[in-house]
Amino acid sequence: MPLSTSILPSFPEGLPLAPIATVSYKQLLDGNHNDASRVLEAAQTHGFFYLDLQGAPEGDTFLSEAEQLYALAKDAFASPLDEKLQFALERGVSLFGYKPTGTVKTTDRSQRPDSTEFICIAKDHLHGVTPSRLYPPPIEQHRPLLQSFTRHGHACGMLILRTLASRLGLAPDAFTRLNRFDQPSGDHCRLTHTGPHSADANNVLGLPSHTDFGSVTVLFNWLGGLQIESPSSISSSGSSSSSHESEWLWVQPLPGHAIVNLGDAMVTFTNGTLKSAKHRVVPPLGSQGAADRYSVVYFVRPHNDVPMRALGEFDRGSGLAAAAAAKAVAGKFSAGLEEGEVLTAGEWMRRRAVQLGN
Ligand SMILES: O=C(O)CCC(=O)C(=O)O
Ligand SMILES: [Fe+2]
Repeated sequence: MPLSTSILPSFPEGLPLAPIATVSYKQLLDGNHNDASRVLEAAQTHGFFYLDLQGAPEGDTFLSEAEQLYALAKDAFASPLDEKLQFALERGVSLFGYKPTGTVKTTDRSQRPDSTEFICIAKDHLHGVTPSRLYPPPIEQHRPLLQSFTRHGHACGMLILRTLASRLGLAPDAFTRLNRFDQPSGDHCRLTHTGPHSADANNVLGLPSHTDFGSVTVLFNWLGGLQIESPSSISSSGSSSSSHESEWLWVQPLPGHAIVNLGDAMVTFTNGTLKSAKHRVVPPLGSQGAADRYSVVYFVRPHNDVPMRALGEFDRGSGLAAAAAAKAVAGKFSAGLEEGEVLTAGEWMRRRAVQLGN
């Protein structure tokens, strides 16, 4: 039985939910046009959708691996802090390893620090694309599970990217060729843990609001807390208005489903035609607030030597709002760059990781 219906407190009723679409992995594999269209529509509106993984063998396996990683996360985060810190990631040097709470850049008005710890495990380290670092013992003991999960995560991302390319009238490999599994990249599996929040719920955020910076994120979570910014609270210039607070909508975890969103790289490749939505994690409400929250994520990122610029097909722009969105993303990376200078994906990811602290 899936975790969420067996041992975890249920998602509270009456919260404003994000009206995001559901797409079937099996239908995408079978080439169903309706599901493919929903992926494109989601990528242009909310930037998020549910992916129903049930009913396709690869999807079912991926799902079961995510649940096994939930158990692994529980085990790995249970170690004392000083042991976990022996495997800490080195900000600005490597994105991979253990990140303690309180190190992510604060972005909300009240500047609440993050209360989430991560273990980020590189696809390259698991698959011998580059030499590995040492990870905490529970991770090292489960390399085969992580190898399989990262293969499935990447394959899932490639299915989404092929679907988007074909719905946009591009060559089927227009995006997948920028995200190769066998090339060094920032792809990784992230395990996250946020402790029970009940006592200090007003003083911390699980994760401050952010956009992901790669191509595709495939997320599994089991408790509430994830919120996305409502498209109606974003001005036509593509950025959140500074004159009012954003409206945040809850994403309720659904058994059997992953939550998929696009990152900033896809905004850049498509000149703003596709969207990377802002999201954050707040303390879960109701009885869920007293539980430990874990999530399991696969981040697909362009491989390191990909130039971070719009594909030729999008050179001539795609409307004002799209151009503004692309410019907003470019602004996050532009410090110290010459006019027209293009970063490689490796440098792009490094800059963003330094800025955000993860
Ligand atoms: O834990 C979650 O639900 C979201 C995590 C997330 O947004 C991230 O790790 O970038
Ligand atoms: Fe995220």
